[in-house]
Amino acid sequence: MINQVYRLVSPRQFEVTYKDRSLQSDYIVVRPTHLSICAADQRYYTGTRGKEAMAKKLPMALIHEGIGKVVYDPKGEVKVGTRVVMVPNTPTETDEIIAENYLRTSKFRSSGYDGFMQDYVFLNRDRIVELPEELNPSVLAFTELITIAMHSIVRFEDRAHRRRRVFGVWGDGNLGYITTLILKRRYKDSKVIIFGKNQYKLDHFSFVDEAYTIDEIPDDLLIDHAFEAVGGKGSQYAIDQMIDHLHPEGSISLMGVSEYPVEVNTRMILEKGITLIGSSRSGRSDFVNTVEFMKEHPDFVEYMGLLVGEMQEVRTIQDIVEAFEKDLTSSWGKTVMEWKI
Ligand SMILES: NC(=O)C1=CN([C@@H]2O[C@H](COP(=O)(O)OP(=O)(O)OC[C@H]3O[C@@H](n4cnc5c(N)ncnc54)[C@H](OP(=O)(O)O)[C@@H]3O)[C@@H](O)[C@H]2O)C=CC1
Ligand SMILES: O=C(CO)[C@H](O)[C@H](O)COP(=O)(O)O
Ligand SMILES: [Zn+2]
Repeated sequence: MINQVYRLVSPRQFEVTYKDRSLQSDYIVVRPTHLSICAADQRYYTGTRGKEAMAKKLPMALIHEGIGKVVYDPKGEVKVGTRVVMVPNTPTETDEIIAENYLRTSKFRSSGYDGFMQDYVFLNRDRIVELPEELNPSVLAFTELITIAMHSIVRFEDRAHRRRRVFGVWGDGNLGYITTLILKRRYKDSKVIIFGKNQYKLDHFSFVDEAYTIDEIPDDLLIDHAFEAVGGKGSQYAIDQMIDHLHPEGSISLMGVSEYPVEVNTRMILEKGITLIGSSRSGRSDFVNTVEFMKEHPDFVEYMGLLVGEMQEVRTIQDIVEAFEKDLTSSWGKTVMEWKI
């Protein structure tokens, strides 16, 4: 069959390519229904990802957050029409210590390999996770972003000390919202504090114990562990504040991506004995955990509904451009594309 793949060829420019795909293979075929735009896709779309990476990775289909319906399973094990979330990381080996998303041989969609902006996505059997029918598809579209927070929290649980009385999350955007809500649900007796730049964004965090704009943090406020969900140059300022407000031997979980290296006050990290935990992307087990978590906490999915910012029906390449442009000017939440192309 001929599959149409919608690739970014240069900043703000998409082109369709036609790929001949055989159904005589082991791949499960998924028709995407709802796709969501990540900050990483925007760095490629706008060309801010850096000249070298742009030259190396384009042309490439963007998008690594998405759900769809199974249209073909060569083994007939998954029913046609089953709603699934697609796992963008594709490992080519296994390792008993290193997780699939940290193996240098793994391929990650929309970062050097074609993402989900295609008519049909061909996936290995273990790269789909079945979703409950009753949950809001616009929220499910960004399940992958929820797995990022979930993965980071799982790593934190393995690596940080066990006193978990007060958590601080920096970043009043999508990832900050998701991380604070998961922490609130997982640690019912702990205090969760959000630190952000904008009061109007902080107003969305109705479920937290405390919220501060970053220029109004009380000097004597102390936390046990911090999560960074800022990225860019802002993460430098956030990490500085985390170091100031952490109790000794606390941890900092880093999630925000910065295009350029940021300065870190290593002297105070040493003096306070702080553990830095970096975390990037996610793997199948994070998707399974996240789907289970959403089934167990229907109110979590309801709160996630507040993160659905723009919705864009996509039938043409121009609609894709509109979705990305809308996303750039949107001040809150995720942009979801209803994939009808
Ligand atoms: N590790 C991983 O695998 C992944 C990482 N990411 C990365 O996480 C980061 C956040 O993503 P996302 O939530 O979608 O982006 P958002 O832009 O929605 O969130 C970032 C938020 O942080 C706010 N901010 C800026 N500076 C500070 C500061 N010093 N302290 C507190 N808040 C601050 C921003 O405000 P304002 O807009 O006003 O500047 C914005 O509201 C990005 O870098 C993204 O690439 C995303 C997915 C996966
Ligand atoms: O968003 C992400 C995962 O959800 C990662 O930040 C993204 O994969 C980073 O990739 P790149 O190196 O291409 O910017
Ligand atoms: Zn992403």
